[in-house]
Amino acid sequence: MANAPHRGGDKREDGLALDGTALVWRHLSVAPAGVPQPVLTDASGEIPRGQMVAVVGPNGAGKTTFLRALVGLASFRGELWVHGEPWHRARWRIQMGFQPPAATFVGQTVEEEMAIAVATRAARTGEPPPDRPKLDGELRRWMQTVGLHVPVNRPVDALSGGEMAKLAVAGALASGADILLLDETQAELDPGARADMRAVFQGLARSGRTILLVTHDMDDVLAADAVMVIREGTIGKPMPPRDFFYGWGERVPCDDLGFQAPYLVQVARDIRAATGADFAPLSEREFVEGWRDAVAGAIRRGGARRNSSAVEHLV
Ligand SMILES: Nc1ncnc2c1ncn2[C@@H]1O[C@H](COP(=O)(O)OP(=O)(O)OP(=O)(O)O)[C@@H](O)[C@H]1O
Repeated sequence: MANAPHRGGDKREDGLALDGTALVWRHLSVAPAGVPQPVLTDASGEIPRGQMVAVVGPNGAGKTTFLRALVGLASFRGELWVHGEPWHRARWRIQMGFQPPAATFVGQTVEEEMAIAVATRAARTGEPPPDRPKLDGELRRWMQTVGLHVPVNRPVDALSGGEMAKLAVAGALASGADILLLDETQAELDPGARADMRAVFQGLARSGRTILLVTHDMDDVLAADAVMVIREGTIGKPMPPRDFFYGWGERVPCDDLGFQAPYLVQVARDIRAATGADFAPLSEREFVEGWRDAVAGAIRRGGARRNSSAVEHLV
């Protein structure tokens, strides 16, 4: 990595602004461990703090390799900054979740697992290890943050898949990480547990953490603040999910990649085509409000008469 002198908050001579960013990379080339040929070449981009970013792309595009580079498990060339600091100084702020989470647990029980995470943080920061009441309080706080409601003495291998996923995130937070990388860690969960985890990630993003979620699940993309497409050796600029699902002109990134849009988006596209309205909802609430406006607008413009069968069908 290039060794440019820098302190967080500065703006460099080349105009690179690091304020408010969780990750910045410039001219990054990444190769999996032991592989001479890079999978990603000369990539530049950034991710602001406090966002949940869905990372999507075809199989073998380099999503995992990119995430592994961020935690030092794949070699890279180029510049990488973490919260405005050179990567080698601030890499501890990044933690990657693996699948299955159970494979990475060290403790026997929930309590042990969390205590180890807290001890790891204390060792790194030099803070004194918390006494028993403090540890209990912290443990409860992290479990509350991720919505993990189980007795603390439960063995980790007795947890459900959803509970394990939550414990892995709670442990990462307790260890001091505030940039979480999740590589299809939700793939094995049932729809309810996935929805739960999505809500956890959204909550963490709102509280200033940054989440990179590699996923093939379009409902994750719908819930994200931004979508980053990795394909053909390149990392795309993060885009709003609205652009990903509704596109610009003829091109719709979701369709280009061969993903099936969520049902809500499919129906909204039909309404858009039938009414000509600028109708691009990402949630049920936006759908209901936008649908009302779209149909009312179409009726006002007489579009409903021209497209009467389509609108009647939608109504
Ligand atoms: N250890 C390795 N040795 C050789 N090639 C590797 C290694 N790890 C990854 N690759 C190759 O690098 C490319 C990118 O792999 P990567 O796992 O990053 O893709 P991905 O986008 O995460 O794919 P998927 O969606 O299938 O998980 C693939 O062609 C893969 O075969």
